[in-house]
Amino acid sequence: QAVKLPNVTILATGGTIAGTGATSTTTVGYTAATVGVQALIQAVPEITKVANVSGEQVFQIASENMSNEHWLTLAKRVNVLLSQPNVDGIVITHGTDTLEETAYFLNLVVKSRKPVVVVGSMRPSTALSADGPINLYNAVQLAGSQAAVGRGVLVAMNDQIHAARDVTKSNTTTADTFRTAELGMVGYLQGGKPFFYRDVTRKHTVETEFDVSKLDVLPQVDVAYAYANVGDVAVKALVAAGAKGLVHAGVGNGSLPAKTKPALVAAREKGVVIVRSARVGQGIVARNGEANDDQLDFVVSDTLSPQKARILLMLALTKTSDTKDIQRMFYTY
Ligand SMILES: NC(=O)C[C@H](N)C(=O)O
Repeated sequence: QAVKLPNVTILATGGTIAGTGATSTTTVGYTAATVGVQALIQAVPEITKVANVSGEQVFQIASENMSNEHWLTLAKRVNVLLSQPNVDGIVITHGTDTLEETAYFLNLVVKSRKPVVVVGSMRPSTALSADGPINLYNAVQLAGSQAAVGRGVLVAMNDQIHAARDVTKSNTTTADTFRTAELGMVGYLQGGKPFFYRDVTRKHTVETEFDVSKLDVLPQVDVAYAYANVGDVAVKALVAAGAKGLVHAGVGNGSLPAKTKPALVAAREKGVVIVRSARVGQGIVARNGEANDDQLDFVVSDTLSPQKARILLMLALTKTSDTKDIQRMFYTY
């Protein structure tokens, strides 16, 4: 008796996985986002043996150009597709530079338990040992698997499975760049099969309070980065440019340099929501640790990186501007 294959839709957005270089040894200085979704699928005929695959070209961009508007378009398409009984899972091909951000955004706004897998590559399709084909094969297997149901948005790269909330790109160019350093990846892909070992305990997808179905824009939220000798120029400029929320990528445990703090306090007094995060990359930013958040009416990012804190703050601001409620969200998602 023939086995029924899962139906997996591949949504292509560009990136290096769709990139081409001049020669087989061109691994930098290639052009991202040139190969179309049908060509991506045809390059991996093996996937048609493990899933009924269909492809849609949603965008064709390098992921450094990903925008809030792209995210809203993509999320709406994912939700429409997943509401159809004939779609079992979705793979999104994506550039790696902002892949973790798109994955976390979708993790908060996809309203389905069906698998959503984000995948990219570090070498263009024309390179020796291009990693795109095996990554795509693994991603399709994962998106079609029962084991991936209900786990939130997953990232499949380099034979590893990572949860969207905690994964980050950690190396500029190597194939093993995606890491969930201290908290740990959730599983492996081996022989085309997923093996899971852990779950993220933070809420995602169907358990979140966010709904983007009627949104065309997201509130403006920006990141101000801290370093020795930093002043208040960036914070003031971002507020003047209309930011409704600001993520401060502080040093250490989210510390606020004395020359920056007054501008953040003034921004909060004007109604801008301030989230204290850390540029460190690991660990919890302690509430009332390096700053008196209760008194300043600031929010802390918990363990979210500044770029992911920006995403949660944007979505939070679509629901409320109450900082207590926003702090609750940062401890929930
Ligand atoms: N490896 C990559 O995909 C990098 C590329 N700049 C992108 O993010 O689209």
